Amino acid sequence: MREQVRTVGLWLMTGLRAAPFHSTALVVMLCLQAAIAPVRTYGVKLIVDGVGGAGEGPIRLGVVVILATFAVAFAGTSVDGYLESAGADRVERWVLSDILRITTHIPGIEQHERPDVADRLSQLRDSARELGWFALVLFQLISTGVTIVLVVAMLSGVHPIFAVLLVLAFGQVWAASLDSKWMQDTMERMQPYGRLVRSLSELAREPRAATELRVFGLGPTLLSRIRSLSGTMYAGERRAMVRGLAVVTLAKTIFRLAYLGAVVYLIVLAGRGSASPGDLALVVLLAPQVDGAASEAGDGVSRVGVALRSFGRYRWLRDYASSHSWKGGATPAPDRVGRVGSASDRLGGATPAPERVVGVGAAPVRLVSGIELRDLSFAYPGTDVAVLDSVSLVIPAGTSVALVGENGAGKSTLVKLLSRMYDPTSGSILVDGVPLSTIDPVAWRERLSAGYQDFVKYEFSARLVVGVGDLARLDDEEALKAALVRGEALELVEELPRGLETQLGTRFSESSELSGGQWQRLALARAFLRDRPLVLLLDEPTAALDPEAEHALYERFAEASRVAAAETGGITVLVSHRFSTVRMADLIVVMDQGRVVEVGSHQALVGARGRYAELFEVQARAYR
Ligand SMILES: Nc1ncnc2c1ncn2[C@@H]1O[C@H](COP(=O)(O)OP(=O)(O)OP(=O)(O)O)[C@@H](O)[C@H]1O
Repeated sequence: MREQVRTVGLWLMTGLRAAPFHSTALVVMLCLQAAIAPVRTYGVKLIVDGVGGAGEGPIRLGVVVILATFAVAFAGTSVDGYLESAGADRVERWVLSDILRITTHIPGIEQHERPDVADRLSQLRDSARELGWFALVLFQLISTGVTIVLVVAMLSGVHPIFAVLLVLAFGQVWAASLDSKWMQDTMERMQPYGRLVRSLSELAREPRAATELRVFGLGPTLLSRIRSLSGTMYAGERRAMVRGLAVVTLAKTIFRLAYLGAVVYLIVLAGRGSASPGDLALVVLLAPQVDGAASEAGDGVSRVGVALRSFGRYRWLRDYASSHSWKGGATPAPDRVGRVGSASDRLGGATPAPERVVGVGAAPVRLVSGIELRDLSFAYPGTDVAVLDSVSLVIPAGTSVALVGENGAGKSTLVKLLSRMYDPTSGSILVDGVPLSTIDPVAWRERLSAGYQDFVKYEFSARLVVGVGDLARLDDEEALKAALVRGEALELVEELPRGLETQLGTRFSESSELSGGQWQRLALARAFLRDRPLVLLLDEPTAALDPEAEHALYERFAEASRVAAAETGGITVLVSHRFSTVRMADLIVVMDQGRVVEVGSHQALVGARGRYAELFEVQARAYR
């Protein structure tokens, strides 16, 4: 119950914060309109009683009452539609941008990698429009409630037996809420099918998949899979719909029969002279209103049920974000200072500084002793497989480290932990002896830079594609040029029609598309833009480059990293399957099934004739 109250609280607060004027005006209009039908009927009763001998007073009052209801109805029809849709638009936009704000401010990436979390997030995004109708749904229900209470109070004045109808009206409402619950449960159960259908449909539209789909002749298979999954989804939904319809129809039938019985009883009373002609007119005119209001209340309750679920998810996301905010930990050490990245509005608006995680330590400005992994184990959330198992390793300040090992050995996972996308399940990462878990993740990431194999192809101008590596240096021509040179991308940018200002990608008519390797060079330049990062993470960042470019890149990079290492004690962590590159690293770490099996320099490891020597020999043989 407490949970429901919190959800309703969030619902009301969101509506009032996102659209205060529209919400309030709509409430007033809906409450006034709720009273129209019963009040107008009462006006008719006054006129009928007046004509029946009660005098002119009731007739005059009846006319005034009826005219007033017409005035309210006219005002309502003129502004209601606008208030509803403008208010809903505002709430929808508010909620969608809040969802984005919350998800991008969660420091870790668990929410992007767990399917159950992804499901909830997509349900929430899909229902943002429903959340937008909050004022309408809630207050329509209130107004229908007002109508029912007024109508039943008037009927009870005629005869107390009509009060029974109130109970039966609740029966209708209960049936509608059951119907809604069954439908919502079914839709939640069908969510994984929906996710699959969406992902397959996107695949069918995705330009990058077009060639492969044709080569393997996958189009018809994809289509039939989408059809069969959609069929399963719709069959489930249809079953829930039929069940709901049956129970709602039953409740409606009971209500209508009871109402009919009550009207017949009143006619009998009128025949005996125990009821006035006005009473009879009142009951006959109110009959459709009671029925309509009870059905409307049923619809309202089911829509409120849907909205409450949606707001429940919204509240869940807010709770999830605060439980994953990594707040708490050590107080900042006085000699450790963090740097706040400056904002830029080149992404289409002022960019706010990242939200600080309060109560945690700032990142160091230089490394003195280095990074130590102490008995570190890790399983991805929602799984119990140890992807990293009791890893202990010391990376001295100023060194370059290469992680090698077979597919699935845990190299990329270790890179994710170093950039604190996740915290270890047990054990710790110490930065100059300070646990990484006590350092503000935002400040820590400002001291990192990274290049990945599956880099993002930002469809921006070339300047921005590189500049997002450090927005503060977006207009620093020298820094951009140096990064382009280190990423082996200067020539490529100079050949673009508008140089750094060229729009890249395929989405715009003026844009230039690049090859995979060219995109990767820009991604590397992006990684090199940040000034003297403490940790540079390179996870197979040259997989799409030709060997000549790769070799030139690493030679230049090794030189630059030696200078940076001397200045800040910076560490470079490189993941690669190419041993010609790996051998340049000061320290090579061989991983196997989540464990570190060998550590040493290239010479030492080749001399030790262990796993590394074996892997190196296999690759070297292939080139002989
Ligand atoms: N998001 C995830 N959720 C659950 N398990 C994951 C996730 N990402 C990776 N894994 C699992 O963790 C293990 C290690 O994966 P990881 O990507 O770290 O290996 P890797 O050594 O980088 O491999 P490769 O050389 O192929 O890139 C694999 O068994 C993989 O299935």
